[in-house]
Amino acid sequence: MTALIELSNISVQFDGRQVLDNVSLSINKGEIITLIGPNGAGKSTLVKVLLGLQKRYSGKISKPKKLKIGYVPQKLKLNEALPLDVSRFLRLAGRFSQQEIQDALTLTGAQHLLANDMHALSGGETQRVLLARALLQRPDVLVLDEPAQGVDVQGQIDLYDLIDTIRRRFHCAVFMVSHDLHLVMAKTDHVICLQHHICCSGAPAAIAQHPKYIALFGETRQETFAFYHHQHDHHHHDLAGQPVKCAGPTCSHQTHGHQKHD
Ligand SMILES: Nc1ncnc2c1ncn2[C@@H]1O[C@H](COP(=O)(O)OP(=O)(O)OP(=O)(O)O)[C@@H](O)[C@H]1O
Repeated sequence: MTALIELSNISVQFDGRQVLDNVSLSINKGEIITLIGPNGAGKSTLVKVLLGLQKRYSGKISKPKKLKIGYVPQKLKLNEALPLDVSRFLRLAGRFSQQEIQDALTLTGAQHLLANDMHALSGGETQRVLLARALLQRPDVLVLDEPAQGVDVQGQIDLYDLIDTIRRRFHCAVFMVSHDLHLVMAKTDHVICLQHHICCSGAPAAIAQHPKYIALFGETRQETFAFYHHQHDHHHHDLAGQPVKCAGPTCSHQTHGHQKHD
């Protein structure tokens, strides 16, 4: 695999407190990496280091100068007093044509939101608009900080499906932060478990059984995985998250490698 970004021995201290301790990882082309860890583990700080927003750190970051990183933040801070529709919000991100904006929204299943008020979007709708904004930049690496926060279970499954589809379509790498492994598991190639330092990392099925993961999060309940598989036994989703009928060889492609996790 081709490494797009390599972090070597990244350490960050705040007020003498070690928030990141010698963290090393690489992000490879076409790979989905999920960073999990409890509250305060340093996940957002690591994302900020990756994005160049956290300047004070020790260690080394290697990446090509022209590497494009698309970022979907954990929270969107908007001025409530200013009216802002989705179309205008996306145009603020750069010089994009209306067609490009419509295409990006269509990709993320949010085309019907074009004229909607940004302040009135649901959690899931906001995430789709933010994903569209990130995709407008044609990123090599898509970084998502807790994309499923405030989204219901079916919405989360659909969102992770969408992220997987985007990865396949754009051949970009995805680096996302999650609080837990349950629903994200089937859509992840590699899991990194962070508690200031990397406790363990590897394939999701192996991490779910790793003693250090279990010490932090407890046993992953089998019924959670059963729920996920049950949902996907019946139908697949299009980019808008709508169930679609599926048959033939393309259908098996859309199972996204579930067999790896059984
Ligand atoms: N700029 C800052 N100055 C001082 N302390 C900070 C700063 N940013 C983060 N911290 C502290 O560093 C620790 C890690 O924060 P961080 O936001 O990276 O954790 P996290 O794993 O993303 O947590 P959560 O899951 O709650 O979002 C926390 O104790 C936080 O209070």
